[in-house]
Amino acid sequence: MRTFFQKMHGLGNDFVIVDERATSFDLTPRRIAGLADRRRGIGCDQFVTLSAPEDSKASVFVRFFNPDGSEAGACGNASRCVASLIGQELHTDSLTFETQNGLLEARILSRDEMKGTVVTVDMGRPRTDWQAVPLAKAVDTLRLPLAGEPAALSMGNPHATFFVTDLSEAERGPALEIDPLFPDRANIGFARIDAPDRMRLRVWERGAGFTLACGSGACAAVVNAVRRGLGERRMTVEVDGGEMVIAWDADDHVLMTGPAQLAFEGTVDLEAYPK
Ligand SMILES: N[C@H](CCC[C@H](N)C(=O)O)C(=O)O
Repeated sequence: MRTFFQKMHGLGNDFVIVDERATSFDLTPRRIAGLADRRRGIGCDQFVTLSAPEDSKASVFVRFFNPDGSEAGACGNASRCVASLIGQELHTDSLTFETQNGLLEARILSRDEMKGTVVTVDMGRPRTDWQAVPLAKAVDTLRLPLAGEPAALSMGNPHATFFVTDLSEAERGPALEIDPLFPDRANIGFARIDAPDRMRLRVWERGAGFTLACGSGACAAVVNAVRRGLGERRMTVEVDGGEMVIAWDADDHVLMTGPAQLAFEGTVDLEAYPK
């Protein structure tokens, strides 16, 4: 039996989205890893499932899985893609969806055939107490030349941001992802501050590796930049795949604005992927 999927991306951070609201599929971590494989499967940075919400305020419950089969509590770029899909389905520009990290509000700002949809997602409040991580220790271990004190927080998923002048330091990402400092591993952002309202960011994602963009990573990097006195509360974040705007508002919510695009649709025989 073939299952319909939609292939979308946010600034090149790409997703396979499967709708389980009518039929739930037996998506084990191994099967998800097979489907996310860029050679043997469809290929994606994160595999996304839609299911019926538990909270009546939400239109849909969304889950995000890395290509290694692990689940992520947040995924900013995929959240914009889901908002675009569900907004189109419900003929609305404002919607709420449920994630493992709680309810997220989204607003569709514009729809364009070529450029795709521009969406603002309220990614909620950063948990800066997530990990009183002695990051300086990691820094010493790795002798990372820094342009500012690093910082860690959770956007519903763990992020550590290292402020550097040379983005080639991102090659330290794999070692830092699994550093014992992070009991659940972590997404590792390397940020170069180019102006008080602008940064260049590369993220080594937990369970996925380097991606062309990381929405929750951009949110974490801006909040961490503000915490370290390196940036303003509203910054343009340039990533390999393009730009998004992050604003940490007065209510302590982090608003992320950027594009969401549909690449293609297709069908797949899920049973062909071992459980
Ligand atoms: N690409 C996603 C982040 C995925 C996070 C995942 N790698 C984790 O294990 O937390 C984003 O746009 O926010």
